[in-house]
Amino acid sequence: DDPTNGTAPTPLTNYLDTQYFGEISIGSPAQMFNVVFDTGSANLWVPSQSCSPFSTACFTHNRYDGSRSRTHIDNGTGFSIQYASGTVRGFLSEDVVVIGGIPVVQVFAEATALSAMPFIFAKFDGVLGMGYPNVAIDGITPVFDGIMSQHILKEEVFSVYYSRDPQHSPGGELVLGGTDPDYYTGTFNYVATEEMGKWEVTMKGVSVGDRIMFCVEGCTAVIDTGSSYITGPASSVSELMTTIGAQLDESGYKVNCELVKTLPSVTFHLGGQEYELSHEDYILWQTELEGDVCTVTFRGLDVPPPTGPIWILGANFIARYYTEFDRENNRIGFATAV
Ligand SMILES: COCCCC[C@@](O)(c1ccccc1-c1ccccc1)[C@@H]1CCCN(C(=O)[C@H]2C[C@@H](N)[C@@H](O)C2)C1
Repeated sequence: DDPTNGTAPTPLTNYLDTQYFGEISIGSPAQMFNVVFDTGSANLWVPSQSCSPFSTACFTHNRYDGSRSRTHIDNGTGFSIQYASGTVRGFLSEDVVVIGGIPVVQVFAEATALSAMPFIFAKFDGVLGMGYPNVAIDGITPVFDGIMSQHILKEEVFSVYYSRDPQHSPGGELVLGGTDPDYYTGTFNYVATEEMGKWEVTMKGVSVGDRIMFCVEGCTAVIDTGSSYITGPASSVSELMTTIGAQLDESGYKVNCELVKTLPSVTFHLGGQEYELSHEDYILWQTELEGDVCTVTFRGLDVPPPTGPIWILGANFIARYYTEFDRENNRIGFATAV
């Protein structure tokens, strides 16, 4: 019988509130990798032993060596995935992946070329997509679908807790098969996923203070565990930043740390609920040598139609609202994180 009653927790590391990742193993004997569990994509890739020595980003991370795994199965099909920023190229392999103690025979990509930007800044090795199968490149069955087909989970859901300060331990937790009451209070409010096969919902508006300023006619919100920030259409975010008196510099929007406590809340209307983020939730306060730097964790990002225009609610939103991704009922649940 299953000691974890059909749920499988994986502790996550929180790097500076901007990168959250957890450990999986691939192969026999186990080769360990840190991966981002990303609801915005649906493929698994890790750096390959055969990556080119010129790919710095590959060389500075853990690499999978198929020749050292007795359960490795050759595939060799070419693979390439394009992110909003950064490209990963390689080839497919198959092996036993263990996530939260659950083994699953999985087709994944061995990355032989990783764009230096942004992967040289990655504290993790690879990405494990938690998206729906129809988002998966090459029609590869995603890891979570492989686990669901084993019928060992109490519920066909997974939940994500992201801590809000890097010193907190654990930095977060992914639970396969259920939720972890240690990390939320109150009840869940659910929103149906808008388009079958994507972790996105209809949003009914974005308010600053008590004024609905954006998405007034309704828009799409992607709930994305693989995004550090909240992104919105560039024009909307620019107007929002002007309203709160933030300036854009080369590394994002900044505000004067003295003014942070006077900043208005930003509220996202999802389902029948209003999800408020206060300045504590959306300002990243970093104490540097030359003084404190206060970064607004919003970014402008114009996603072209038909996908866009969209808002992407990332780690800073999830850190405030514990999130359950429900594949059984095609819905997303939010509860107040502790
Ligand atoms: C919460 O932890 C998030 C992990 C960090 C994500 C990220 O901040 C990052 C930082 C440093 C190095 C690499 C990557 C990174 C890059 C690509 C994939 C995964 C991680 C990404 C930076 C670029 C924009 N962005 C996405 O498009 C992301 C959006 C998401 N859906 C992915 O598909 C790509 C987030």
